Amino acid sequence: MSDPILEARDVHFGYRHAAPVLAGVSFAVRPGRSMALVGESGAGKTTLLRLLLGLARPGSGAILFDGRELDLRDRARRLEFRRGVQTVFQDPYSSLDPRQRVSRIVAEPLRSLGLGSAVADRDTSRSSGLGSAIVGPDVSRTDRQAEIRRRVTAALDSVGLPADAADRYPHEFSGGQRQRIAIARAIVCEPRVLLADEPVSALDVTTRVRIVDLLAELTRERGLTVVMVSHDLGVVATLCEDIAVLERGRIVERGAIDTVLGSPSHPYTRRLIASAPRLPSGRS
Ligand SMILES: Nc1ncnc2c1ncn2[C@@H]1O[C@H](COP(=O)(O)OP(=O)(O)OP(=O)(O)O)[C@@H](O)[C@H]1O
Repeated sequence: MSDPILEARDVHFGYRHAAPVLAGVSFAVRPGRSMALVGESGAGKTTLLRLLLGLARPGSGAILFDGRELDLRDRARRLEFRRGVQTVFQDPYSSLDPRQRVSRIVAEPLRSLGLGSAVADRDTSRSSGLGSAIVGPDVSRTDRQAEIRRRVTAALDSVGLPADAADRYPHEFSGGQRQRIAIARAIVCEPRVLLADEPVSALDVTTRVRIVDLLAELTRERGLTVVMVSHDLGVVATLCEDIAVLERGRIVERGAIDTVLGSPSHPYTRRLIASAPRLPSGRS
């Protein structure tokens, strides 16, 4: 079995002057296997995602990326992590800067990672939909911009948006289209892991299905690993192979999603399933 790409080891965490939020959380996410984090409101799912992203540090225990403890103070490690792990958030209305054109928004990870060093050398060892041009440090600014443009167009195409979307602003798009833009931004630098916090819960039901289908297709085609927080057991059953059930900061059950949702062993999981709007019908 391959080594975990992301791991939580006995993680404890509490916000300042508040009760503990996470108590002894452990799990491992293996490459290409997607995991859902589920639990009632306040269980600690978003907090856990923040720790996995390095936005907060565990009080004790550790988060590991590629087998090493996450340490974003080191610039090289930070770049490596940002290149490997991208995010999609719940609200496509607030997660996109309204003053920037879509081209700029989607290109942001390429720019912040420094296209030409971090991104290009990896392209030599991968063949993907985003092409394989090598852009070294001595490549001209014009060539760099052309390369960024090319990657942005390819990412927009991957999420089903036309190339001319690049020249428009977020307010010109529907909620579902905005979430596609957010997903294009997340995949433009070809990450290995996507951390998604309720990525479809702000969308209407029809749009939700389309975005779930898109995420499923992208994970399949790119071998992406997804760690997803969701209230919707139908969504997680469609997208994820594994599940961890969080109750008041503790994982009470985890395992293969079909097993956990098919025959839950913990009363809390049974309650979650019973309170779901409809039972998941299995993976499609
Ligand atoms: N910045 C903060 N400061 C203090 N307490 C916080 C902060 N953020 C979250 N909490 C508390 O931590 C606990 C877990 O919150 P968290 O947002 O991680 O839960 P969640 O499972 O994601 O909930 P939801 O599904 O409603 O988003 C809650 O009791 C919440 O009130």
